[in-house]
Amino acid sequence: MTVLINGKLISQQVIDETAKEVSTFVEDFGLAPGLAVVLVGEDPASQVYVRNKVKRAEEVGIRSLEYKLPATSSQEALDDLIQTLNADSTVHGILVQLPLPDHLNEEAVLLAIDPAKDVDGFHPLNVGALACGDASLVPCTPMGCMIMLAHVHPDLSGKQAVVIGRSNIVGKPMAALLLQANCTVTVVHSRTKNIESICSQADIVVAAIGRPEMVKASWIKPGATVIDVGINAIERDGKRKLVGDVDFADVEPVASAITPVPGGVGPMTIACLMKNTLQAAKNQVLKP
Ligand SMILES: NC(=O)C1=CN([C@@H]2O[C@H](COP(=O)(O)OP(=O)(O)OC[C@H]3O[C@@H](n4cnc5c(N)ncnc54)[C@H](OP(=O)(O)O)[C@@H]3O)[C@@H](O)[C@H]2O)C=CC1
Ligand SMILES: Nc1nc(=O)c2c([nH]1)NC[C@@H]1CN(c3ccc(C(=O)N[C@@H](CCC(=O)O)C(=O)O)cc3)C=[N+]21
Ligand SMILES: [Mg+2]
Repeated sequence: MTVLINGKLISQQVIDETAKEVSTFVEDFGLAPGLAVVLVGEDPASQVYVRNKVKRAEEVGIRSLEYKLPATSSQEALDDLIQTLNADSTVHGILVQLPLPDHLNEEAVLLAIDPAKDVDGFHPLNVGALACGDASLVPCTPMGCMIMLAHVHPDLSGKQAVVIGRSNIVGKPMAALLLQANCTVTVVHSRTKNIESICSQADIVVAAIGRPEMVKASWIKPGATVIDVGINAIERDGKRKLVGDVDFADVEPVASAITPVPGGVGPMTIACLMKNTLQAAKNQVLKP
């Protein structure tokens, strides 16, 4: 029997825990943690995520502010907004929804965010801290994957883990966290040769590719754990559908545990964003 790692359920546990801690924070400090979400342009997928974030924030007692800038916004307008948010002591977390429109410089924007408010963990200072193993703000998606993994592997030590994808948002920080948990980590990507045979030796496969249903049963060692980060909108039988980077129907019988899409990593990402916002607020109130 394959275990379905239920992201909806586990994320609700994280949300409930965070909500409790938020109310303690409010009692102790007399203000709610504040999260600012910045969305540039009208990308429909981004709008869905932003809506979910705002909804969840309300649920845990985090004050959320939504900033929508037109797709044609200048770098200066975005920088100005970030400086204003950096200076606002009631804003503890800042998230700029990625990707940005092409004319904007993503790197410059991430550098402009106060590292103490960087709830995505994308600022170079926080990336460095993660690499050193002492990060306070860990990227939300990899953190969510680790929480899910802990449910099926209380001890990850010595496991062979393969991460498919090497983006700054998912693949690289995921590999860093698995390494910190004493896994033997291999990262594969678009230039990797024999990707299937490398994956098929892994105890744990994390797929963060952005290719609908690319990972097949033949890639997976019988009994392995599969974490599917992919979120791909496809059309099947004339209907719009959300699928992962893993061919779920094919892989599920082979794996010992697997995350579904939707209802897997996605909700965990949002729950971890709430956790990070609380963490950032604590850090700022305790050592401003
Ligand atoms: N559930 C959630 O909360 C989140 C989900 N996502 C989803 O996760 C997926 C990955 O996102 P992200 O990391 O941002 O994507 P990127 O496009 O930034 O990175 C994709 C990675 O996959 C690699 N890759 C692409 N094609 C292949 C291939 N054919 N074979 C092997 N490797 C390949 C790329 O290699 P190379 O570096 O060589 O180009 C790259 O490293 C997407 O579906 C995205 O929507 C993302 C963030 C959060
Ligand atoms: N600065 C930044 N930080 C991010 O964390 C970030 C980002 N930019 N850009 C885009 C990606 C993607 N991402 C998701 C978050 C939640 C779901 C999610 O809630 N998914 C639900 C359902 C989604 C739906 O119904 O469409 C699920 O999988 O069950 C998915 C994807 C965060 N990202
Ligand atoms: Mg750009």
